[in-house]
Amino acid sequence: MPGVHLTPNEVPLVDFSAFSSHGTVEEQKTAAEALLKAFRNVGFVYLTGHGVPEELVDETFAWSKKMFDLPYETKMLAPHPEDGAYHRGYSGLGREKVTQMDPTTQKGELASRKVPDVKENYEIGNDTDTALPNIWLPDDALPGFRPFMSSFFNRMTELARQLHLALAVGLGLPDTQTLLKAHLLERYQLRLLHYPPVSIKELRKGEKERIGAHTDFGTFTFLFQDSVGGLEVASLTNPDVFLPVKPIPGTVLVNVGDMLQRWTNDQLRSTMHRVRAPPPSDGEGEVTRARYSIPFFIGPDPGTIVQCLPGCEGEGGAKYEPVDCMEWIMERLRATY
Ligand SMILES: O=C(O)CCC(=O)C(=O)O
Ligand SMILES: [Fe+2]
Repeated sequence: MPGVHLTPNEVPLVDFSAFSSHGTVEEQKTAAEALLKAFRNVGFVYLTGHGVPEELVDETFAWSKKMFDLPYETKMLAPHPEDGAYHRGYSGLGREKVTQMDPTTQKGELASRKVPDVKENYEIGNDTDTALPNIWLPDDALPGFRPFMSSFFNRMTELARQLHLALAVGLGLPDTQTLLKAHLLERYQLRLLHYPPVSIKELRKGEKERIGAHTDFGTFTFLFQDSVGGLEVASLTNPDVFLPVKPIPGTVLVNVGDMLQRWTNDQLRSTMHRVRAPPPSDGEGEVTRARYSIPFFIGPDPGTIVQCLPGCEGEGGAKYEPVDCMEWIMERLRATY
């Protein structure tokens, strides 16, 4: 935008309509470059023109709230299994502790967590995924929930295909299908998150977390957040400082995950992010409002070996050994339970 100076830390807005509704080659190139610039800097971008109708997103939030409003015993009819790597179904308050591991070595945790996250979550996979079948509530517990979520899952999968293409164009990959071919099974993950009201003071002091600082494990993540706020990303210039990523209606956030960072030899950044208290507001009480958010995680097909993409070698060559994506992702998931 003329006259607007963005620092590398700011999360820019990119119009994605060239990919969501068949723009010209030139329009696609412009959008892909803007996307890549954001991913090289802050690692996050707000997409406008993404083509997912706002009413559909509002409806998804409404279903999510209806589900979390059910009695605990009902939600526990679709319990998340003990094994953290089987990431499906419902996890109650305090069940999950998001941890951060060293993305370069896969060894151990960077920060061991003292406090569980104050959140409950429900994870949904692709209904075609026979390796990790979905764990649905019985139909009569919330009639209509399952077909709605399945169709939202499919709509987001379509957006993911468009983003794989945009990434290939932006990275100048010789084969624009390269990333698509590594995601043929589309075993993605739709996550419904509810953060109940919690003491603002405790959140600000870090005595409680909504979600602890972490990077996402996969290729990239779409994130819808409600109007409450509280999402923060680590600053590029000072990783100890976290900057707010405010909600912008009608947009979807996209952030780079660990696998894409490795694929691009660190050219694109899988940035640490967390959810704390929303920015102070006039007349705020002692507790925050409840927050709802909906991430949709994109990860490669099992067995995909992630290694430096052509053109990403840079001067120093490939920095990482090839890694099997599943080993990396399962290891990180297990560490959260
Ligand atoms: O609730 C949010 O906005 C962030 C969620 C998140 O970062 C995650 O689930 O990985
Ligand atoms: Fe995340």
